Amino acid sequence: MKKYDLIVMGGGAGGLTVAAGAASLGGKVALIEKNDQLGGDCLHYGCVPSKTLIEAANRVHEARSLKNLGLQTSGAVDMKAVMGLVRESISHIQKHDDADRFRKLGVDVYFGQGSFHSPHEVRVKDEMIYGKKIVVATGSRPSVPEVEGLEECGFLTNESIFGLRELPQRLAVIGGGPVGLELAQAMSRLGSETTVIDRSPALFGKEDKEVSQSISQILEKELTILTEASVEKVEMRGGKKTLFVNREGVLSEFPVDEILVAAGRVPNTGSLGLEKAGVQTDERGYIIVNNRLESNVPHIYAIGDVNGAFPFTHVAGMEGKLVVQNALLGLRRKVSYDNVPWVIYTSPEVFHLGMTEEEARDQAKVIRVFRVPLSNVDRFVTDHRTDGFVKVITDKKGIILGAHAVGGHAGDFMQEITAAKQFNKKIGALSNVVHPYPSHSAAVGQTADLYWRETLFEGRVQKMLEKYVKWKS
Ligand SMILES: Cc1cc2nc3c(=O)[nH]c(=O)nc-3n(C[C@H](O)[C@H](O)[C@H](O)COP(=O)(O)OP(=O)(O)OC[C@H]3O[C@@H](n4cnc5c(N)ncnc54)[C@H](O)[C@@H]3O)c2cc1C
Ligand SMILES: NC(=O)c1ccc[n+]([C@@H]2O[C@H](COP(=O)([O-])OP(=O)(O)OC[C@H]3O[C@@H](n4cnc5c(N)ncnc54)[C@H](O)[C@@H]3O)[C@@H](O)[C@H]2O)c1
Repeated sequence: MKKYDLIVMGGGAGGLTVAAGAASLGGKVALIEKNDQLGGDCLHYGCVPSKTLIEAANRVHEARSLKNLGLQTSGAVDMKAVMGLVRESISHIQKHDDADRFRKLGVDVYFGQGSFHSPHEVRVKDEMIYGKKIVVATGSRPSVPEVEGLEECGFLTNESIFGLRELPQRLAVIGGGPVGLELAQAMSRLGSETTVIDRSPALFGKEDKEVSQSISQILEKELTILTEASVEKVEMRGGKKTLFVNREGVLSEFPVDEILVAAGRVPNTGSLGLEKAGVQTDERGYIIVNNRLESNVPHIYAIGDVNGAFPFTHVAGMEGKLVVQNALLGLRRKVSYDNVPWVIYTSPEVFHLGMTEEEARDQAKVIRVFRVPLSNVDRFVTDHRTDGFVKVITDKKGIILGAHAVGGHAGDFMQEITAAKQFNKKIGALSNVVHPYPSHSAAVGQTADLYWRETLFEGRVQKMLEKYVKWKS
């Protein structure tokens, strides 16, 4: 039996980070991937294809609005061409995740489903391998709600939508989380008449309330959004997939050409044989880990979507780096999600870092909220894209507790606040950072300026300043 310092189960964002990091440090590493290519969900069915689809859809949307500038555009979108772009993005990035690259780093790559035989032994196909330490990074898959007739009528998920060859004229999206909304808006901009059905009372439930209200209102201009709605059953009627949607006890029919299920995720743990290793999961199947990312069996770690903490690619990567240090170097580093931002790539984008205003009010005695609407920021005015705002929440001394934005490019221009928070800089420090004029990032500078305006020009400090200036002149 081959023996390894580290076995990594799952060749996605998290697993690849661990395999590359551990091999670079000289560890003997095995990487097991169930599919026939490395890269995981993000590359094949998630971030990469969805962002290409979003970009294509935004370009189509822009082109259609050129009539404001006197140009007419016409014609339907060629879905085959759009999906060609999607495939190009995947194959370009796939090169970084090529199995040979990992083999050159010294990693033994096994293709096949891995499952535990004992706490240190993993079976892949007919081979058994031994790992001193084992990292589970097997990700998650779409959760499909039990709805009468859904299976029979057929539906898409993020695993099949990027294989579409034709644009559905009418599309229903079950689930209005990040997956559902990003894809719903993209499909709508490409030309599908799109309805989003979500059972919760409001969309963007994890966002700051003001953010969720603002972005929901913006999206409602492009999409039909039904909240507190549930799909009771689906039937084929006159060649259409007809959804029966219950809203406050009233049943309405929605005939569509396609259904996208985006109703959350379930972890890929069912076929791992975790019971043979004694690894515990929660009631939803996620592997329970401590803050060093160890499961209840200390030499077995779980990172990425499979531990259910923060299902994002950048978090899987961050956790992967930490696990390399803990598993291979014997450190006892603890994971912290305090400075982890996320971005929802709707148009406009939504940026989230740290506490929402509501969370901050619950936890801190005194908070300060600094808010700048994008209509006050010259670059957004010149772009004619003034929808949205920046909001920074601090404690009374200006220590950043949370930062949020709705706006074009928010995922990029807000990132300097992540850096400030990570390096323990107060909001006021960002006021001293010079922002080029006219840039989108000036929105951050202007929000930080509010801190000094309030601090210097309100109350006791202002009176002292006035006295000082009188005395000097
Ligand atoms: C449509 C969509 C868009 C998204 N967009 C973003 C985004 O813009 N930004 C962002 O940060 N996140 C995004 N995400 C989330 C992101 O894709 C995941 O958080 C990320 O892929 C998690 O990485 P992972 O390594 O945990 O799992 P994965 O990347 O899914 O990798 C897990 C791997 O394990 C393999 N595997 C499973 N079982 C076994 C087994 N028994 N043996 C061996 N291998 C196995 C799988 O085949 C897979 O390759 C998106 C997700 C979706 C669905
Ligand atoms: N830009 C990004 O970083 C990005 C993009 C996409 C996904 N992701 C990650 O993937 C994760 C999963 O996203 P998701 O959107 O699949 O899941 P989610 O859990 O965030 O949202 C699922 C939505 O579906 C609704 N829902 C569930 N069952 C339903 C039903 N039977 N009928 C109607 N509505 C139902 C829920 O109320 C919820 O609003 C996210 O938490 C995020 O971390 C990130």
